[in-house]
Amino acid sequence: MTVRLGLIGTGTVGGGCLDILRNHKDEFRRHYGVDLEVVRVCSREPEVARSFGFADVFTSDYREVVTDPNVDLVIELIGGTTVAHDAVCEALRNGKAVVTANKALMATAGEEVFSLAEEHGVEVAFEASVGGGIPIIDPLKHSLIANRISKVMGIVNGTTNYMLTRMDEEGASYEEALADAQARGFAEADPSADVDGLDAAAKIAILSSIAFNSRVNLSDVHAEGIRNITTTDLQTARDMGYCVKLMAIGHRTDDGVDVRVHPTMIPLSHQMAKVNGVYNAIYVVGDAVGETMFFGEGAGAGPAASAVMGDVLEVARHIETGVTSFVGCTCTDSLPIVPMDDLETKYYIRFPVADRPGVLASMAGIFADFGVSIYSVVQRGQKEAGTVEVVYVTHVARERDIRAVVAKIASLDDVLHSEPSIIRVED
Ligand SMILES: NC(=O)C1=CN([C@@H]2O[C@H](COP(=O)(O)OP(=O)(O)OC[C@H]3O[C@@H](n4cnc5c(N)ncnc54)[C@H](OP(=O)(O)O)[C@@H]3O)[C@@H](O)[C@H]2O)C=CC1
Ligand SMILES: N[C@@H](CC=O)C(=O)O
Repeated sequence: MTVRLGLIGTGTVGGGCLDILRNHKDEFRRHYGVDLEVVRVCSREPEVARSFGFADVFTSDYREVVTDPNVDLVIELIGGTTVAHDAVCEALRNGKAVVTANKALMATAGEEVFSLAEEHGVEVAFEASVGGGIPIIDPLKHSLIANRISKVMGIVNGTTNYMLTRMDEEGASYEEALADAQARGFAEADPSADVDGLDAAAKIAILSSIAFNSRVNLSDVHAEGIRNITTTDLQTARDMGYCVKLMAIGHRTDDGVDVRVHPTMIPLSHQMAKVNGVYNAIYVVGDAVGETMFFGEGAGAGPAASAVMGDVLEVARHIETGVTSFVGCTCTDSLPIVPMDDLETKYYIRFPVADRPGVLASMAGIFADFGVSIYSVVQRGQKEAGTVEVVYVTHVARERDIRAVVAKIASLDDVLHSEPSIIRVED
């Protein structure tokens, strides 16, 4: 039996999938007994489809794919939550299995997608939505299911990890590092999703939902990105024995689920400090298994297409054999989301200020007013004539107090930027 595929989206990941199919189709048949045939290809432009020999089955209208009676399995690789949402939902309503790499969709409409799949008796698989080529969703849904998971956290955005590594190791500018990540196919169509932490937030929402059996949506995740991080921060952190990573953290506490994304200073000796470039790493703690770590390339055509095609083969095998190991929605509990304001940790805060007498004393007074105790103050060289960068590292403090301190200091006339860089410190 042949499983007939409808591919929607032939960009970085879609192109990677066509490449894998071209290279390994015969092996899929030989090794796994799965015969895959591409019967529809959709994109806005036909060039990629044409270059892979699919000009005759090309369409620019996704509806022609999701309503085609000859399509058994739809692969959605458009991205976003508008057209992709309609394509996925219509495919499921039409009784077609779906494989997607779309974290934005799964973190905002996961519940709807799962209930449609269940209603219509078809599978939906989304391994590529988190960690690029790293298998993490399947292990959480199968191999680790016997555990009560207490923590799932890591570096889950390849673009920002690549940018921070280039800025740190080569002194590349933020703009240069971002342009390079885009050219390599790591970034989202709108890279603000990457640099503002929303891509990582969607991924940790998906991981937390599965790990804690409780629905976490994108809007539940406190997300901060790397826009305010400069080479000064990276160098200052390094001088203190730390590096800066955009960490995504999901933590089951006595109060519920603490789930957040923000730049984080971690000691250079920490395992996560060695995860550089486009690599991602995800650390999972379970009561039986203990600590586990998953590592690999988190973005790019090959790694993402590897995860997509792994799903395609697995789902196709189920379609062929009628035997399925499909685990649908597992969000059976409703744990509360712990407010970000309740976080207690150490903070690194950098303010660019006018280099005038009395400024530092005023700032120190504000920290004291809110009961935030300062561990160290560092002044970095003059950025421009008459200005200085002041870096505070605090002892453990509460997020709500830090927010109050930052707002008050930002309102001082001598403080030159209303959005200082704030980095949580993990020891
Ligand atoms: N890039 C990566 O490293 C990874 C990406 N992902 C996810 O995979 C998905 C795809 O990402 P990626 O391949 O990078 O994205 P690209 O922007 O490279 O590709 C998107 C594709 O979708 C097509 N498309 C967009 N809108 C429409 C539409 N309305 N109708 C038909 N086709 C449309 C585009 O067509 P055209 O080119 O003609 O405009 C293009 O072929 C996203 O969900 C992303 O988050 C997941 C893991 C890694
Ligand atoms: N833009 C994403 C792509 C993979 O999910 C990233 O950089 O990680």
